[in-house]
Amino acid sequence: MADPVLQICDLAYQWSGRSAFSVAVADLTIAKGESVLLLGESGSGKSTLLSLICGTILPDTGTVSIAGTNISAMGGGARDRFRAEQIGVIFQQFNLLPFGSVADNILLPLRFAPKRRKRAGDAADAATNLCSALGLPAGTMDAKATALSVGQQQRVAVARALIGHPPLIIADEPTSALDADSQAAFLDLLFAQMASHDTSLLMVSHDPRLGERFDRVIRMEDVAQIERATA
Ligand SMILES: Nc1ncnc2c1ncn2[C@@H]1O[C@H](COP(=O)(O)OP(=O)(O)OP(=O)(O)O)[C@@H](O)[C@H]1O
Repeated sequence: MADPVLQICDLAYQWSGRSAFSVAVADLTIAKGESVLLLGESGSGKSTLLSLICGTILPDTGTVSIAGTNISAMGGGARDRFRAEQIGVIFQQFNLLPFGSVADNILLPLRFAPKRRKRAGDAADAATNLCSALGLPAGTMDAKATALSVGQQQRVAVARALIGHPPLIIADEPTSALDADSQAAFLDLLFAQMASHDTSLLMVSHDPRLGERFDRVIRMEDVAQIERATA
């Protein structure tokens, strides 16, 4: 069998500080092409887990492997480059560059990821094609990203995550600001784009109703042990 896109083994991590929070995940695997919804209450450590998967924070013990490579053993610079190559991230607040154009924002991850840039082919064409597939009006490429509506900014964030076909998309509550119809439309667009490249998705949400759209639903309390120690 091909390497899973994500494999977590015996992970433990603790935030330090006044209200120390720790999370432990014995085993979590996501297969190539699989879509997984991660549900959990506010404060249950979902964003912490996503940061560990992206390698923006490192586990105290255990390993996180992306496409067969243990990122926990990499140095910071190598880990940043590996993340840019392998993972497309959609943040809750989109995190678009405020002064950048739509094109600048979509092309951003390719700047740090030569293999991903190669996979994208002609990068400007790829960005334009993604915009049109995601329903952004022609001519928005030169607009300032933050001048767009929230729904349009969300599409820009999706295009930025998808460009160059990273094998794993990580999305942290990308639909929390949307009504039910817009949520469904958003997922339609995302899944349609992912299907053509066997892309895997790990998406965090509070909303169990989204579960039917995913191959698998996991709950934070089933995959992770968490502890809070207030000093
Ligand atoms: N940067 C940080 N520094 C110190 N502690 C942190 C930090 N980020 C998170 N924590 C701790 O981790 C706990 C879990 O936070 P986290 O954001 O991972 O939960 P969540 O499930 O994503 O919550 P929400 O659904 O509200 O976004 C927090 O209550 C806090 O104690």
